[in-house]
Amino acid sequence: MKCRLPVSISIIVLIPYHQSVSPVHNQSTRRSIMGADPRTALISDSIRIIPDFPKAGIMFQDVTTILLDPVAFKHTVDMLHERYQGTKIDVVAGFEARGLIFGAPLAIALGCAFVPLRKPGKLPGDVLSADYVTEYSTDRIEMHVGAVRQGQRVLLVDDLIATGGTLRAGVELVQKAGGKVVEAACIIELPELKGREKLEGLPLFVLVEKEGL
Ligand SMILES: O=P(O)(O)OC[C@H]1O[C@H](OP(=O)(O)OP(=O)(O)O)[C@H](O)[C@@H]1O
Ligand SMILES: Nc1ncnc2[nH]cnc12
Repeated sequence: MKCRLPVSISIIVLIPYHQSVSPVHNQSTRRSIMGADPRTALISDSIRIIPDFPKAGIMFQDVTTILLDPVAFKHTVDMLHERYQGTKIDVVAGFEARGLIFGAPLAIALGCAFVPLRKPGKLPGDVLSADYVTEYSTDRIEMHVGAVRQGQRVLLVDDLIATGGTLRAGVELVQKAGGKVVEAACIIELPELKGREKLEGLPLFVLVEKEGL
């Protein structure tokens, strides 16, 4: 059964720049939008921010601290599952490295295939590839030939959208394979970097927005 997705909703959870830097977790300096799902507060608070990693000027959003809290990790996967259950998704495709962590349990919950999109030279079979530029690197992403088949409906999953270069390259890969990207889902959006614009109208679902610069 095909169901239409609701209009993409971003739940805005902002952390003031100077208060978001914490050696462990961000404490409750964020402002939640009225009516937002309370789980997003825990998820947002459990993201650690490391300034000047991997380069000076980058406020690195570290999702490994979500994984240290099983409740926050579960909320993250549950909220994505709730968004897509009832939608026809054949494949969840997750980006190396951090999109693999959230994409794989989501695919299990949805009962669909999981396809890893990997950095160059990591996949052993024949690959399709696409080049892209991120906030701090130039890279290539690869997918096994045959992993996505003609006409399949694909959900792209990553931890974060910054410039949108990575997700755009994922769309290119899926299209090369003859699949259709239904939506992209990320835990975090850095809206200042305007990554959404690079997606050219592809729906994007995010759980939290952060100030990234
Ligand atoms: O929207 P963009 O500007 O393309 O940036 C987003 C991408 O950057 C990060 O990955 P990174 O390239 O650091 O790879 P890693 O997860 O392997 O560290 C992040 O996990 C996204 O995949
Ligand atoms: N600020 C950031 N934090 C974590 N991952 C990123 N990928 C691109 N920009 C990033």
